[in-house]
Amino acid sequence: MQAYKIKMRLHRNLCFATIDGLTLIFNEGKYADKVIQQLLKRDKRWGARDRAFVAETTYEIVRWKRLYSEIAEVKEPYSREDLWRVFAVWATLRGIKLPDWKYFENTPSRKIKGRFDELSKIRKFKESIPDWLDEAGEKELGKAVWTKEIEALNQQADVILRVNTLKTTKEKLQAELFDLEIDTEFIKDHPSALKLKERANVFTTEAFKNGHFEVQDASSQLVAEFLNVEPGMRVVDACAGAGGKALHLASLMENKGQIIAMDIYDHKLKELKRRAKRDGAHNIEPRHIDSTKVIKKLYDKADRVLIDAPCSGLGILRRNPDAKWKLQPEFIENIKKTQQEILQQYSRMVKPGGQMVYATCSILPSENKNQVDTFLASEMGEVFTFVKDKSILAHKSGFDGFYMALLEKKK
Ligand SMILES: C[S@@+](CC[C@H](N)C(=O)[O-])C[C@H]1O[C@@H](n2cnc3c(N)ncnc32)[C@H](O)[C@@H]1O
Repeated sequence: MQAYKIKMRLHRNLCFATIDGLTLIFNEGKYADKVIQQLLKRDKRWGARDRAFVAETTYEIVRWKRLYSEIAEVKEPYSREDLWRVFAVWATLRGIKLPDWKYFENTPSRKIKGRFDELSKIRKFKESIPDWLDEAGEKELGKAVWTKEIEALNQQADVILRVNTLKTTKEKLQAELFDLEIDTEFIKDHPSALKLKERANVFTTEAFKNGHFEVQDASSQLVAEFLNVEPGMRVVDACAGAGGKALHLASLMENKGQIIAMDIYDHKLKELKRRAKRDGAHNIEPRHIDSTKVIKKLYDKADRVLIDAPCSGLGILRRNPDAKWKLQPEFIENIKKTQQEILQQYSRMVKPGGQMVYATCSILPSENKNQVDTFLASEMGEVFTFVKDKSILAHKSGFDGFYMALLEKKK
């Protein structure tokens, strides 16, 4: 977190919207992305800059909640007055001139900067994270790596697109977006990725509506590729959710073969169906896991199985900063049990000679390599061999933190 100067005038109704949003997120436990979506519908006259101000300021204050609250000397549950004080800290550290509104009367600008310098010497304040997370991160990754990693996870993420090769090419999409004044660049070793040089709302473009791309982080784009799929194969995406990876698999398989996309939540699969239609992905078959029968029916039947496991999501904090406050250590302990159960059960769908990828968007070894090691040492894991894995850290890659391991079932 850097204090830097920018020229910006604060507009009253935009600041009000931000404070309203923060009240819902901090005091009522609402999800930041949902709250922001609602806020942006508030005033039809708002232009792109106004909307960007509300969205980005809300996310920034959510990201730096602990640091700003310490500086402002306020505690939860926040009163409206407290939130204005937090807002004043945000504005002061950004070098924004505070208007003479009553909410900003007696804002101690010098003291704010002094407190910022002082608190920045202590990692859990500087990086604005709960004590337990700071301890867990250091314990798992070691002091030097965790210090760099949490700093990287607090940066705003770039917008990355995955070109849908079922409908277009990377070069054509780049040209299509360039015509709309959206400038992009290729990313080395990420064959389907385009990175936006400046943030823009890509969801309103015809290219998006026509399914020419999906928004998907560069690290996430490596997962489907790790599975070595080929057109014509039978592939199970066992934790498909709304289908980010399943849609990528369909592209890599050129719409040939079968992708069985499963999840325990049917509403996510419905969203997947909608996206598949837009993307022209015809070989995805959603299957709701409503009993263990759904899995058992596929024992020894799949050429490839993807387990994109539920996880802490610590690798994607950049785009989901309120997870810092919503996540609890007990949740991580429970999700680790689920991860191992899923590995034990779903690996049975791989046919002899077939392959499986276990992936998470976590940076914690206990959710990643340790899970794979535990699996390989178990009775079920005996029939698998470890082929390779990849741990992606945000401070090294510049993209989300991810893990993926490729295992092969013996013939
Ligand atoms: C990391 S997310 C998947 C993201 C998705 N693959 C994508 O690329 O967009 C993990 C998914 O696992 C699902 N899940 C949780 N427990 C599960 C279980 N026991 N079996 C199958 N899916 C499960 C969650 O609903 C969630 O959608």
